[in-house]
Amino acid sequence: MKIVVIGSGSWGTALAQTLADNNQDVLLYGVDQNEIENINEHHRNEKYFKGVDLNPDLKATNDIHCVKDADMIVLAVPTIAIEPICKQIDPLLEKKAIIVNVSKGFQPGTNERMSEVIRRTISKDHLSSVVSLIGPSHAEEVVLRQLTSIDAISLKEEDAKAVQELFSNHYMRIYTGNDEIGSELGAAIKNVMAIASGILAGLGYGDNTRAALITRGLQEMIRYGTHFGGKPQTFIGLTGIGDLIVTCSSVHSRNFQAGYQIGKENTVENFLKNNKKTVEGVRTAKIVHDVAKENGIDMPICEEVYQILYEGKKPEHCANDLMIRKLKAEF
Ligand SMILES: NC(=O)C1=CN([C@@H]2O[C@H](COP(=O)(O)OP(=O)(O)OC[C@H]3O[C@@H](n4cnc5c(N)ncnc54)[C@H](OP(=O)(O)O)[C@@H]3O)[C@@H](O)[C@H]2O)C=CC1
Ligand SMILES: O=C(CO)COP(=O)(O)O
Repeated sequence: MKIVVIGSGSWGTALAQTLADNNQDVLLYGVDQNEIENINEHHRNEKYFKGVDLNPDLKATNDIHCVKDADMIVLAVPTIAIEPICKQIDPLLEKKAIIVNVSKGFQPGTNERMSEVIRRTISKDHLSSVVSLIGPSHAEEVVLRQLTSIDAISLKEEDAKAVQELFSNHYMRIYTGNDEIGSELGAAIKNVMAIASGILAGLGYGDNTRAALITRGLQEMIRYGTHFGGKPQTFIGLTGIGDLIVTCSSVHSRNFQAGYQIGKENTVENFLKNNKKTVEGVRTAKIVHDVAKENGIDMPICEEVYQILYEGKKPEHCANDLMIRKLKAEF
């Protein structure tokens, strides 16, 4: 199988290295010439992984035509770049490929999930199926070959199995599944919860607060996800509680880091002015807020994150407002 990974950022590099570790025929495509040279000549991606030696078999290119005869294309770019990338590669493809989505979020404007964007933009003649490879996985740990388990989710079982076989090894264990809606919604919404978790940590709250946030955040993910057809069971799996735990409690998480800064400064102002990192939860918070309102889904934590990010509400007031809501039964 010829595999191309598009996006030489943190996740694309880590995933491409996993495939290189598995002796697969993999090529990493990126737009930054310095990054490509860094990988090809020094086996490093210093911008994302300072001092980490990559597998020397990993090769990179900035020629997008490399996708033309690929059997599998992994899209490792932020959600905002998925539609333009698909439109760029579709005319270049000469045969059907499995398109692997690893992004977590929604399409701005249409609110589509990433699998839906890919199916809309890649013509039927070029698409075997979409597989979402998602779950609890910080690139910083995968690149160091720390033990990691994630899901290959697809409506086409044989393609999910193909992805499972290609990526699995002694440090990466892939499970398969077919609940595309529940998995993609869980993996997207957990980024909003990670921002909330960071905010609470920045405000000075500790372990009790984080446990409450994760537990009640999961309830919101289940409420939202099942409303749109996701299976309840999916949310106690790797793309639900698994991804929620890893991002809400890790210093690697850019969503958590963003929240931490906002909580520490008790304002969103500096973060919005200066942030250059991929923090998917910011756009997701607005989409989830708007869609939940339209559909009458109760999402109190997401609502407060939206208020902080988009309405300038003070983080300390949000934490307080969540606590003094009308008391009720847990379930
Ligand atoms: N990092 C992680 O641990 C994980 C990330 N994810 C998800 O993966 C997705 C990608 O994130 P991640 O790799 O972390 O982000 P990064 O910011 O680390 O890297 C994104 C990469 O995409 C490139 N890129 C952006 N737009 C384009 C484009 N139009 N064409 C080609 N390349 C482009 C960027 O290039 P440049 O910088 O030159 O603009 C950069 O190299 C996100 O949705 C994230 O939620 C999922 C699981 C784990
Ligand atoms: O999705 C991730 C880990 O599973 C990465 O999280 P961040 O985007 O917050 O860094």
